[in-house]
Amino acid sequence: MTAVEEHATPMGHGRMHRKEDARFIRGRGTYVDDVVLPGMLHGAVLRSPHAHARITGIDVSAAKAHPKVRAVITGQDLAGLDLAWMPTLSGDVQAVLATDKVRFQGQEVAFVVAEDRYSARDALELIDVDYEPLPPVVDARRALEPDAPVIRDDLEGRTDNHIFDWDTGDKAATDDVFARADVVSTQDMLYPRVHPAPLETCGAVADMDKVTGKLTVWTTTQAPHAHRTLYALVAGLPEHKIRIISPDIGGGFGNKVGIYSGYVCAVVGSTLTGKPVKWMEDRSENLMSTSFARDYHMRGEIAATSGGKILGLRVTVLADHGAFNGTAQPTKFPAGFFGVFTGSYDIEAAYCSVTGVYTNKAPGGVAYACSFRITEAVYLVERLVDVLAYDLGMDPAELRMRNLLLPEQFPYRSKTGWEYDSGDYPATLRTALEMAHYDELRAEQAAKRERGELMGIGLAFFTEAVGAGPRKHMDILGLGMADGAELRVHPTGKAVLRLSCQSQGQGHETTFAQIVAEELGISPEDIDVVHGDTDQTPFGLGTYGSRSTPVSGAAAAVVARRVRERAKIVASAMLEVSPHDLEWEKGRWFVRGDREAGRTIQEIALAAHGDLELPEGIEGHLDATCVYNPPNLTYPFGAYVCVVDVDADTGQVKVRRFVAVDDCGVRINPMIVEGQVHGGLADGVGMALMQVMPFDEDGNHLGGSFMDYLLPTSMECPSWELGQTVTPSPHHPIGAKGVGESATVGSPAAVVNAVVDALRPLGVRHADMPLTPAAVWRAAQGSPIRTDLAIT
Ligand code: PCD
Ligand SMILES: [Cu+]
Repeated sequence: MTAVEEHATPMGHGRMHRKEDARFIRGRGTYVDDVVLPGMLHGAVLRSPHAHARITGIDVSAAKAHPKVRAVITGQDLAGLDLAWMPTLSGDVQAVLATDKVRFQGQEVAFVVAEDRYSARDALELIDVDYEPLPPVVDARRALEPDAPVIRDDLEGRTDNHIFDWDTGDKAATDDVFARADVVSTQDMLYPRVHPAPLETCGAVADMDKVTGKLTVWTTTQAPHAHRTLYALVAGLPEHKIRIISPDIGGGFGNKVGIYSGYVCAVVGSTLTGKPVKWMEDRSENLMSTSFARDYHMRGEIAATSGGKILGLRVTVLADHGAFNGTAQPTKFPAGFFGVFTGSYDIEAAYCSVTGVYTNKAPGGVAYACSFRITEAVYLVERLVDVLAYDLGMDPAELRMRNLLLPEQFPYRSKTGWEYDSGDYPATLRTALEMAHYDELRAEQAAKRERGELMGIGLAFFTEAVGAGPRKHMDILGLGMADGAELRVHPTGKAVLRLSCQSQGQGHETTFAQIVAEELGISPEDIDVVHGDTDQTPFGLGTYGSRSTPVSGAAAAVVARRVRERAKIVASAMLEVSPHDLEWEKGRWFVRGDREAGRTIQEIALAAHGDLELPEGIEGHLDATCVYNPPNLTYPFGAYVCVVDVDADTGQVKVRRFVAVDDCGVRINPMIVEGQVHGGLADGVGMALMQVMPFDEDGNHLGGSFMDYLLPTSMECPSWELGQTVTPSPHHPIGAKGVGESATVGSPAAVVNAVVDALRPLGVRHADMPLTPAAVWRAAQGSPIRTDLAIT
């Protein structure tokens, strides 16, 4: 491709530089912390030093006496306003500011509003809280022991730490398959507690205008409309008296789906003081208290014939949800979409049960680059397949190839009830193996093993289910998961597309303009995408679970097609022919059989706003709206191959190569898709090799900075080798599937499988993440490998 082509603007789908980058690379983005309002005050949160303690008294008098302090808010103050507790995304309640007890280290206890950020922080030190420490529950496995302290004694009648039991699949059929299997491989594994860790932390600027009675909140949210409705419910205000603005967002990764105490406190602070209040958390606050992801203790069993045909899967999970069940997921799915744990394989039966428990840790359970627990599901099955390969003495690529679903099985109904829309899995795996030169890699590995060198090759094949709704099955707190879109074409033929979703770096301003461009033949440069402001956009559930392309993207295509149909009628009036005689080519309607007689979309737009006499029943203007309720999820998939070298003396793992073949159906902007995959692969290396949110026995959080909680950099990442196959989604208007989370979902298993494969000569069959040098070194010394940081 020449430089000119690379930079040309496609009239629709294709590689195109991101429209938003013009401001980002000049440092001209506007993030929440860039919002400065006249008279704005600053809030700071006092946090609990204890993981579990009763509050016996709070004295705020010294803080209130600080000359720059305007207000100090405690849980008791909020209780007076009936705001001490707020609903969580999983139908639990969560303390906004603690009243009775603190239930995790870092929990919000008081909120100070002062004239500047420094004074607010200084005044926190002046607050005197009397705590009566209680024994904490740190390990999920201890949470259900009869003598475990009851964390949620605020809930009436609660006598233990049990949250829910959920199961899926056919237990009897699965037991039957296991009874007649030649081989059963069992493995316990932990998906450690990790954190989305976006570079921008969470925050809000709340402005309650006493005159108009309107509340405006600039806030880090991935779901502006859902937040507005929640505030409306909690505060008893009508939605139109609340405006949520989500400006530029510095990464979300699920961390910005929920509502945090600091946001609510900023709103209360503004209401009390009559001034705008900004609250912006720092890095430690973000890592300690604002969400987490995973924390699944899993036992997997896989049944197979001795010839390597997988028959069934049986799984039990203990899910650590922290002190409040704030997990973000559709209401009917307490374990998210973990039900897709049967993965990409043609099996006879499957069953899983999940038990959720409270512990004295931060709440959250966000879908960090994961469509609601799919990352855990994919990791589980891909590790199990490798364990089975180990036990059978079979090549993991061959074992996968023998069991993958075949193209003719689609649409495929899984044994746990999911309908996979489309795929050609063997072709994708074959592409990845060819790109990796798999056979040569195995030969190289054999030679290295002769010399005592540790080289590993790891595979993962994943299927995701992304793009929630349909609203019949999926809602969040009763709000159906459908998305609105509005498209207006101006008289000059330029257009504005209004969306309910909100990008956090994914490039929606570019790709959504491209979707409309493809349908209407208006240049993406001439289409402005408006999102992230509830006053300016239609209702919809927001951006997470890779749902923007599957849902809002479909809505954008549908509104554009509606506009195209209106344009057809206008064109028929202009050309004085019947609409039935018109044919569309990108950008214009013309008379069938007479290419010259036609009108461009721009000419039509002008006419639609002009004095042209329009046919009966057609109003002027060129615009349309739609609400898109997806008929099904989309099922992107991919095959990954990772090559590592392990230094037996230091335990250091070097990811030498990574081949990723992704199939997300039709790619709107291949350059953006590749960027999404790059980011997710780095995430995977991070989780596999270095990340865990550790706690000590007292519930002290040990990962409160980027010195402790490590982010992968380019130094730890190889030059990614990307490939693709394209299997369009049959039910999506443009055949696209989501891709934003694919690589984060698929890559940890590939990396771990590679490291375990490298350690195979030492008899290692499984190892839990993160595979830090210390953990790997111990394994290389012959001690059983265990996660050195997570409590196990
Ligand atoms: N086929 C296709 C697909 C897709 N695409 C593109 O790509 C992107 C993405 O998409 P999606 O898949 O649809 O997704 P969304 O929804 O948009 O987004 C979301 C995601 O996204 C991802 N990625 C990213 N990136 C960035 N930069 N940042 C961020 O933050 C982030 N995050 C992450 C996450 S995590 Mo969750 O929230 O956890 O649930 S979910 C998520 C966009 O732009 C679109 O358009 C294309 O082109 N094509
Ligand atoms: Cu958006």
